[in-house]
Amino acid sequence: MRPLGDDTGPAIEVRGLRKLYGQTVALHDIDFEVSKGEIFAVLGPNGAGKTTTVEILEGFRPREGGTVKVLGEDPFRADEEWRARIGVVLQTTGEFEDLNVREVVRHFARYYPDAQDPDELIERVGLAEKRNARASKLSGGQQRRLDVALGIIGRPEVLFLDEPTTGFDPSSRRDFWQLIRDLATSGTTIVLTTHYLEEAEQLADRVAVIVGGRILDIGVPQTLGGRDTEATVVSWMGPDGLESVHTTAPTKFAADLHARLGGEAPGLTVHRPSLEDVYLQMIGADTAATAALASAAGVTTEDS
Ligand SMILES: Nc1ncnc2c1ncn2[C@@H]1O[C@H](COP(=O)(O)OP(=O)(O)OP(=O)(O)O)[C@@H](O)[C@H]1O
Repeated sequence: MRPLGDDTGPAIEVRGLRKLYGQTVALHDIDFEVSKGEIFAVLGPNGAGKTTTVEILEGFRPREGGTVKVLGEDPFRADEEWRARIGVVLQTTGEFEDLNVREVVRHFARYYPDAQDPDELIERVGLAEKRNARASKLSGGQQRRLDVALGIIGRPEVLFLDEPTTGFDPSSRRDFWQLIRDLATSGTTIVLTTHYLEEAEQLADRVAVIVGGRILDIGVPQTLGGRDTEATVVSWMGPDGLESVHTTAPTKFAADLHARLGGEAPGLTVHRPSLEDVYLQMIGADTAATAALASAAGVTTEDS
């Protein structure tokens, strides 16, 4: 039985978290919460502070300021019992000498009081055909699957995944997403860092964007950065080439266009900003490229 303690609030609470590496401020007093059973994605460019944040939550790194609670406890001071409730999949793959997949999974299962059945778990992460292969001989994507198996073997209440699908082929990535969704449905809280915007969009209930150790925005992927209210681009082939208009009322615009042209607009597309569009805008890398593309495509605004 777990002690009750103050473990009734959110799965993760972070207030004023500050991290220094020497003189460098890696995290500037960041705040966020993750609810139980939520899938929370942390996005940001290289060096933004994602891994640092996750490693502090995992209890692997000390901090210089703020309060951090994971399942009601300070991860840096937490005991073995707390650790058994946490699953971790790091960026680097573990080294398992000459053991095969089954031996590795069985070995790790012994550390947990209520471990999953090793053979079922191997099946679940899609490694059944490789159960007798040496762990060191797996492909990159297969090794990540083994890492994920080891991360979830103890039935963690909170699972941390640092760039979990790097090296996965598209079909393995989709299988993995389903595995993560199933875990969340069964009540596991999941925190993942990723560079794949599609992954965040497909999986996350909420996304935090970190840049330079600061959180720029936190929200559901569908509305992040004002995505739902940003203008839509309607494009079609006019007599002189591609025409594009930014509009906040694309349905009305398309209906008016239909009336104006007396029929179908050739090559009509309606483009709403993707998560990637708003993310790139947010981190500032997109500004020059967007201006150049817009000018090349002759984009005007509806009001201009
Ligand atoms: N052990 C360390 N010692 C000194 N500085 C570090 C250390 N680890 C990270 N940093 C610095 O802290 C900042 C945040 O790094 P972090 O690894 O958290 O970024 P990240 O968002 O995970 O990046 P990536 O997407 O490349 O994995 C960077 O400027 C990095 O150089």
